[in-house]
Amino acid sequence: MSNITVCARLRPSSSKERKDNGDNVCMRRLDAETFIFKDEKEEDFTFSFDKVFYEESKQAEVYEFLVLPIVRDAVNAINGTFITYGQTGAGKTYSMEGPSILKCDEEKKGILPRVVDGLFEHIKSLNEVENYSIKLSMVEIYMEKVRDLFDLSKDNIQIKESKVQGILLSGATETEMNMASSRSHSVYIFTIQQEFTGDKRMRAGKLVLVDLAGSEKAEKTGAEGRVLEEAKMINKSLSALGNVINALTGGSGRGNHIPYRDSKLTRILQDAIGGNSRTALLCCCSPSPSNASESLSTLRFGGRAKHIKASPRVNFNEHKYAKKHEAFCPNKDESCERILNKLRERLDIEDVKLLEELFLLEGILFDPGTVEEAELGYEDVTLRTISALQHDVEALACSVKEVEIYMEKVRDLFDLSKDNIQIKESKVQGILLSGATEDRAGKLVLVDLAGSEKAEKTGAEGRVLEEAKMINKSLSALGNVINALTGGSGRGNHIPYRDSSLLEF
Ligand SMILES: Nc1ncnc2c1ncn2[C@@H]1O[C@H](COP(=O)(O)OP(=O)(O)OP(=O)(O)O)[C@@H](O)[C@H]1O
Repeated sequence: MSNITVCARLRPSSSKERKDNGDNVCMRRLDAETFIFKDEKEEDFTFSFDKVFYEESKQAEVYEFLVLPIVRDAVNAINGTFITYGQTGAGKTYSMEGPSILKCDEEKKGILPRVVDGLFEHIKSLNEVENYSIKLSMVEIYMEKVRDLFDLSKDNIQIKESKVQGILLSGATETEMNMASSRSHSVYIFTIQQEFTGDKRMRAGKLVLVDLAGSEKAEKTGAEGRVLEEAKMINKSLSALGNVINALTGGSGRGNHIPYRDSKLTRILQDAIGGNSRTALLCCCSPSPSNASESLSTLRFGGRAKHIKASPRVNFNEHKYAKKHEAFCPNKDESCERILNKLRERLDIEDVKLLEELFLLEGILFDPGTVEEAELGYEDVTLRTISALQHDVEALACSVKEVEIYMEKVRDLFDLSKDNIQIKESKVQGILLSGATEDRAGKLVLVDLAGSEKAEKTGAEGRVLEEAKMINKSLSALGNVINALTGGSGRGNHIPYRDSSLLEF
């Protein structure tokens, strides 16, 4: 069992705050973890966190203490979440993005760009990883709607849950690498997948960064109309987050029920807070006495969150990320069912039931209990099939097809029985050698040409003369193509690739 890491960050006073209050602030530093907070009624409260980042603290310190361990975990396939919480203007976005996400100096850059660097750095340091992918989705939750920040036309993304992938944002744009409104929650989801050398096992981790909307009370904003509606909606989802935290810390009195479904925010965070996740919370506060009541409620929120118990585990599920070929094998359920059937013949019914239960628990067998589950199961299989296809296409694009072109026939050197391979052209994959054996390597075609001596000079006869003529024919076709490519053919734009099998390939 491991606790959530909770820190407080007290930003420097703004020029307005300094003008209004001089040097007067509502916190008194005790040490690196503890400070005394003075509320509006001059009452003192002592707050202790895993660490307190005072006004002089650097962005790198926040990243290294709170986020770097989560980055390392995510690379090791343990889900992680980092959340910034606090009232408007408290420093959430400054911590998450830096003064500007687009352009900012190295020292001031925020958590988000540091996470991108950190993920690549860590993954590259793992020798045993052969292939990996890092994908990023960015969404905002505004008025209880999830909007894709990479594609603003997707303004009502559905949240789904899958046994294989956990919480999913259906259709959200993912990119291998916009500005959100401060009245919305911004959510950045990194998905890290790795394939190991040797046994080709796959594992995946998810890292979620959440820059929450301002936590100030709706009635205090003095807002009206739409702005008031926005503030109410933000408060509703933040109080849903509070309730989830309360329930996770055992304070809900509702047994084991954690009310993740009460808001879009908590639903997205379902597999990222508590449970199978490491969580870090940064409570951002203004040091100004004029914001004391909001700062107090932020610090209390952090104090409650400190008690969340999480039990992170590695997403190294033999079902989800087992050996590459198994992971994408849609027949796995069938195989398990066949084994169970055989066991039914030999074991008594209770033992088979226990095994069935074990298979379900381990996610080896899929239980289509409800229509929703069945749909998600179907979606899982579809997604796995799509990934398998993408994987195959990538492998195909990275293949060296070692072939011999003999007497204008293309022969597979890995499988000599394939002695007349057809050359095809696909819009997606370009030129293909239909059915040729593939061996994965680089994206490089090496051609070792046959000898270029003139047929008649070889003094050959019969079949050997035929061979020499054919070689000369394909070599002179190669010469013509080179000639045409360099503009010397006099036949306009036509490049005579089809004049020989060598060139078609
Ligand atoms: N640690 C810091 N050091 C220097 N400036 C800071 C720091 N934290 C915040 N600021 C500045 O304070 C101002 C408000 O910060 P920021 O925009 O991050 O607030 P926020 O909590 O994200 O507000 P909102 O909820 O409206 O998005 C910005 O001008 C920011 O540059």
